[in-house]
Amino acid sequence: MNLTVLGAGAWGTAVAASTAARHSTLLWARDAAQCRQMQAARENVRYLPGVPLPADLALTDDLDAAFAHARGDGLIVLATPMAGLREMLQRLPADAPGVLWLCKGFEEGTGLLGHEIARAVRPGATQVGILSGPSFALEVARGQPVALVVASQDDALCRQAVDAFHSDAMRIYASNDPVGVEVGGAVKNVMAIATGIADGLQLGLNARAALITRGLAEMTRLGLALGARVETFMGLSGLGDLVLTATGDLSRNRKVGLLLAQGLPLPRILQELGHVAEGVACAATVLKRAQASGVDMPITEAVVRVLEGRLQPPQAIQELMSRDARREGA
Ligand SMILES: NC(=O)C1=CN([C@@H]2O[C@H](COP(=O)(O)OP(=O)(O)OC[C@H]3O[C@@H](n4cnc5c(N)ncnc54)[C@H](O)[C@@H]3O)[C@@H](O)[C@H]2O)C=CC1
Ligand SMILES: O=C(CO)COP(=O)(O)O
Repeated sequence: MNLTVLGAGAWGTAVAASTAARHSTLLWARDAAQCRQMQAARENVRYLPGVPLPADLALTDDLDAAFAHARGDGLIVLATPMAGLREMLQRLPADAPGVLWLCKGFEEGTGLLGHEIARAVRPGATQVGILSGPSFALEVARGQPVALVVASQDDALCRQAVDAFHSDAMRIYASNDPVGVEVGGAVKNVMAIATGIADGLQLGLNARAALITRGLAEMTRLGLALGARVETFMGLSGLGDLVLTATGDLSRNRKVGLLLAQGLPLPRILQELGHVAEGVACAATVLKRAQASGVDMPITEAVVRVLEGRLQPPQAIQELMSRDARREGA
């Protein structure tokens, strides 16, 4: 199968590297200079340093050539941050084959999830879906084991994703609950910021477990309000990705929380990070969508106020701890 991966950040590069030995894979970088650098060094020095690119991975900065590579029965993988998803969907040719996106979040401004953007931009297109789950780019690029979930209403697309990605190092599970998979992927980033803050303040392992568990409850409440199925939140894109991102020090969102706890200003944190942190981009949007659906998300609300500089990290924890007692599950 011919695979085209659009977006040469850490994750797009890792995913493209993981399929290159089995499928003809072309990775598109929007920045011509970065593309030349990767071709010369056979390494993505800017976004995934220290990992040699497989010899059979092809690189281009020509978008038409990237589309042509997947024409027919290929697969296009959109690997930009959420902020770039709409534009990439708009640029797809009318005869695009199956399309999967990898970004995790709600779109700023519209508050839409990926599948909702796809429905708006390409009405009637059925061969669309998301590939998500607990997966740090560096580990995937090194060929370490990982399990992911592909979610789409289109069973044929799910089968094609399994054909494309399932391998000795990567297990692919299929789901027909894109709402649940996308809500999990978006909200876990906000919870990773919260857990980073708690760990940065050295509040202990009990506090960390409490945040993860109550974060899962928030994520599930929002997902159910938006039409997801409860069991999806017990799966790879829910609990799985929440645990990974909230506890794994490779997470950029967790790192944001750790540095906020140290008192660093957000602009400086983002500058030092050098990568996208989707939880920062979408926390306020998650909260707005929750409020519009009548869903209570106190941890998300605390994260939003800290990110906006309206609350200091220690006060955020204090406020969460001083909430009234309630029944678990409520
Ligand atoms: N890095 C990881 O371990 C994983 C990342 N993801 C998700 O994949 C998405 C991409 O993440 P990374 O590759 O890690 O980010 P990154 O920060 O490493 O790279 C972002 C890439 O997107 C490009 N880009 C930035 N803004 C853009 C825009 N508006 N339009 C088009 N291109 C744009 C940049 O030039 C860069 O090539 C995010 O939504 C992230 O949550 C999902 C799973 C794992
Ligand atoms: O989505 C991810 C792991 O599944 C990556 O998380 P970060 O964006 O926080 O690094």
